[in-house]
Amino acid sequence: MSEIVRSADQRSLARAAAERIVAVLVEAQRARGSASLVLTGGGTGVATLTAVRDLGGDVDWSAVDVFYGDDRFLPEGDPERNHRQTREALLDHVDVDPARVHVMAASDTPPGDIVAAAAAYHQTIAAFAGPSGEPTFDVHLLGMGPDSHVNSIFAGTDAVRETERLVLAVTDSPKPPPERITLTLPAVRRSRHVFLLVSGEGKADAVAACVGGADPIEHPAAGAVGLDSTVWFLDEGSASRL
Ligand SMILES: O=C(O)[C@H](O)[C@@H](O)[C@H](O)[C@H](O)COP(=O)(O)O
Repeated sequence: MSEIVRSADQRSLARAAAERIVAVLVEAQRARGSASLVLTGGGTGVATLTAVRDLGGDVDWSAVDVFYGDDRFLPEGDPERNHRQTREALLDHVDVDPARVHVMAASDTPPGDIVAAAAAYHQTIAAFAGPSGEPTFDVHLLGMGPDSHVNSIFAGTDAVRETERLVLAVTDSPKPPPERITLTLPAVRRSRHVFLLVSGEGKADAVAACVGGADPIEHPAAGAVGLDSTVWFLDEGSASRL
């Protein structure tokens, strides 16, 4: 069952989500000594990370494993890279252990080939998850497009139909750039908590469809479900069709 948290605007949405993210990370570290966080791209995700930076004083950032839900297969440092945007919003401002920030390969870093880069990231997750596999992540953040895409999982594609593999190379993204590496829905569903961060009137129809139980093949965000919780952080615009 999804939980919906409505805020007035993107700024207050980001703060509400940041408070919950910090609470999950602090609780995970109290219970298990470490925490794991999957980052997302997009303006709402970045605004949320900026709020986490301001609120996250109780998190031991050196004991957080950071992963990416997707990244664009572009040269390292490209402003369109989620890694670049999330460093500027959060990672460069807290004492994360660089060895525990698990970056998806850029197009100009080893291995240089997108399929090999996706396979390498799968190995990274498999090594982190251990033999049992679930749960793997404490909290997975997800921005969502007006087409209900999350990560780089788009409606009607091979990526949204994937039921086994955790990481895929996407070479046909309908949203530029065409080449991306993405976690799949089976990977998302290995998270204790899935937090969808969705703002703006343009997302309202997609939100209503996904919250209303749409088929994930046509609305991928509908398949983004956490093991313990799934929370939609919305503003008045994105919640306006509920
Ligand atoms: O890879 C991408 O194309 C973007 O990351 C995209 O998936 C973004 O996360 C959503 O469109 C939400 O973006 P906003 O939060 O800016 O609406």
